[in-house]
Amino acid sequence: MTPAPIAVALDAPDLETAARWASLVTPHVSTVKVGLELYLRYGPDVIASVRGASGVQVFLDLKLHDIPNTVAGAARAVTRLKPSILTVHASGGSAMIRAAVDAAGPQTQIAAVTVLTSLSEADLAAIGLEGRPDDSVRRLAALAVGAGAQALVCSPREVAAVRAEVGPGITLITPGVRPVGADTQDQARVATPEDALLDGADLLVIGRPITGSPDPGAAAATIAAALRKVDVSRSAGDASRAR
Ligand SMILES: O=c1ccn([C@@H]2O[C@H](COP(=O)(O)O)[C@@H](O)[C@H]2O)c(=O)[nH]1
Repeated sequence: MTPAPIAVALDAPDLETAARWASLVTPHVSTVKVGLELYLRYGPDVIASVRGASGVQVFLDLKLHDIPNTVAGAARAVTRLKPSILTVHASGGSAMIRAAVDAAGPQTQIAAVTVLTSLSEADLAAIGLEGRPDDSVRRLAALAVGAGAQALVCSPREVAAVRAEVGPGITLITPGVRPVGADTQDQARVATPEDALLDGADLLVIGRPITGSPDPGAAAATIAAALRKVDVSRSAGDASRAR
């Protein structure tokens, strides 16, 4: 069975737990995601540990954000680990995103994080970004794609608008995914896995709803099975879908 387009966020306190989660979920999902917690604690070795023998794709979510020369150096340093995806913050600007794209090897897609899914409209206003989150997300998405980003991170609430803005061919990645009834925790802009897929997401980032389960393998299998039932011909990219 083809693994579901899910990146499981391995936000674990230790390497053993992360490797165990990875081995439990990899039969069901395409990707595992290593973030700051694990990478800062264990460094590059963590990639081989979670990749294991399965050959699952590894998404390195470091959200680089610095001057272009520094981001280029960091991207060069980590792309030797061959992550399939590496994140930078879109708000770092065009030159920074371009520097990351140029420095990354051909096997690594640079994904630009538009607006963190933990931020609400009120949070955005407090940092000077007035208006609906969609407006900031679409503006940053267009800027990042113009600078060469091959992938974008946004919430599932904006994914249809982002697809309309950037067209096909750009990988859209959505954290902030919660099955019906699941606790939203610190996520502000959320939607269900089914809606994220229907609205045009290519890869769903899901962490605690899977890793917080007593059986992460079963939780991943349940979400993967639900996604297989989604009729993607009704997706946002399909003009025949009533919206
Ligand atoms: O805007 C963003 C960008 C990245 N993330 C990361 O995704 C996961 C989400 O984990 P959950 O447990 O499903 O909330 C986490 O690793 C974040 O660092 C994000 O949430 N939002």
